[in-house]
Amino acid sequence: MIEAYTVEQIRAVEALALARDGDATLMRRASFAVAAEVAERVPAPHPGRRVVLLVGSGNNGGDALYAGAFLRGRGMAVTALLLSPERTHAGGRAALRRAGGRILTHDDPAGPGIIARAEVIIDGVVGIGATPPLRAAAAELIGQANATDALRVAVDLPSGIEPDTGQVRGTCFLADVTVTFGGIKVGLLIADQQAGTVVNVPIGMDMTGRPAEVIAMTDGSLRQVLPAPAPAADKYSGGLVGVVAGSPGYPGAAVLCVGGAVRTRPGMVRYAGPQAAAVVARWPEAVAVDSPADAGTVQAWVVGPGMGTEGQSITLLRWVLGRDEPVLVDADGLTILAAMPALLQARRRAGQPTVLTPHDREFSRVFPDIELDDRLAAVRRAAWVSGATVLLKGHRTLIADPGGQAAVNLSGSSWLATAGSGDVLSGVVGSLLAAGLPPLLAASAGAFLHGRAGQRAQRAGLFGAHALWDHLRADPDGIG
Ligand SMILES: NC(=O)C1=CN([C@@H]2O[C@H](COP(=O)(O)OP(=O)(O)OC[C@H]3O[C@@H](n4cnc5c(N)ncnc54)[C@H](O)[C@@H]3O)[C@@H](O)[C@H]2O)[C@@H](O)CC1
Ligand SMILES: Nc1ncnc2c1ncn2[C@@H]1O[C@H](COP(=O)(O)OP(=O)(O)O)[C@@H](O)[C@H]1O
Ligand SMILES: [K+]
Repeated sequence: MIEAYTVEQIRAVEALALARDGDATLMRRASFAVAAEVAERVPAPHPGRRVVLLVGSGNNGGDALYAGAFLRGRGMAVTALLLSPERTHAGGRAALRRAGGRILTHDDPAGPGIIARAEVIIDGVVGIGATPPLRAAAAELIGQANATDALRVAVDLPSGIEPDTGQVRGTCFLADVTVTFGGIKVGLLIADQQAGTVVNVPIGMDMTGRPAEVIAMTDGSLRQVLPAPAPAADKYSGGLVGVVAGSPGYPGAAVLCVGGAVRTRPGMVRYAGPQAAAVVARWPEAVAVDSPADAGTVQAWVVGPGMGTEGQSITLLRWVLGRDEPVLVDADGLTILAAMPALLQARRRAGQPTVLTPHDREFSRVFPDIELDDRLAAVRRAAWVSGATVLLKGHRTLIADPGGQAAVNLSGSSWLATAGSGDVLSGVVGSLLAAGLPPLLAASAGAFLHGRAGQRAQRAGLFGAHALWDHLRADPDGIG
């Protein structure tokens, strides 16, 4: 599991490390790690390689200057552009000067040409002391840096992202790699397009025992959380999931959703709705009936994909939401819920677990008072006010539960932005709920599996949500 922290948490642990090891030692470790990352990525020979440092007024700039001094020691040609010459880290500046680096101010007329010819650009404008958006001079330099083909390396964080939320307001350094210190900041997981590859270097800070602000699944952690079928398993012990989806207008949603569930876990899928014939034609292993009341026992329900939003659909949703088992509500089910919030409140009062899986538009329908500009805060708030676990779909799917735990999904690709892929996801997550995973884990593991399936389908050159079925690999050997 990847764990990410807030600036406040990082600062608390940093204070302990500072008290023990001292400022200079920590900064030496941090800047050495940046230099080592650059040296590893820049093809040999190193002497003469053109490195530019963008240096802000805090310790982040100090890190960049010391890293520049190390690289100068390998013979690289290092130029620092200082944003606030009078407030630049004095030790770092002296170290770079001693090493033979060139030091200019940000408005030096030679600056744009130097940036344009750089082979490596190191962003030391701001780190965890950032209050975005970037000031004009910093934004100007970073805009120039982003327009080059140089290797772009961010120190601690790409300047321009908000460290605790990943929000990007205005210009942001577009890093190929971010070397971060002590622990991964939440914003780095969310603003992945700006952060590039994230390399975490402990530099003597120990986050052990600190509760993560946000977690993220990895292939390894997924292997650990997926319940393996026991040798004595039978079709009932793997978890039975009930699917209420599809309508005469949307038969495909039922087939896609059942497919997601069938391909995620062994056990049994019980479909209940008007598309029983279509479902069984594609998934003969599913048991299909016309009404959920006839479906028999299940351990979790999925309700909503393509079910319609009027008449009989409302009755069906109401019936499912009255059940004690965990219920995942998606798509049309969410649209109905937006008009009938009391249904959700009743489940909350009864202590019945619910998972909601909206995309942005559905989210705004169900939670019209919650702005989506800070997506992490939005999904947390939605979970808090609804009492449900909320999975907010998107490029970076975010998940929060009512207890305050949050997760971000790191798998997937924009290949998944195709009609019906959300229907498959709801089947996947429903299947994991039925297998007994708690809602936050079921949603996180399901989003991760779905994302990996999308990546595999993309590699295979297959388009269409149904292609995900063949790439869903929830068996321990198939993960990764
Ligand atoms: N405390 C320490 O000893 C260590 C600090 N480290 C580095 O120090 C960083 C934190 O240093 P600081 O607390 O000095 O903070 P930063 O250097 O991250 O940022 C603060 C400075 O940036 C300026 N700034 C803030 N918002 C800005 C904006 N929107 N546009 C332009 N300038 C802006 C502020 O005026 C301030 O001078 C970490 O991210 C890390 O890189 C590491 O060297 C490890 C050890
Ligand atoms: N740009 C993207 N990058 C990664 N994943 C994406 C992107 N756009 C959409 N997705 C994923 O694709 C799925 C789309 O779901 P949804 O919008 O509900 O589709 P539908 O309603 O057609 O089934 C979600 O899992 C979402 O996270
Ligand atoms: K930075």
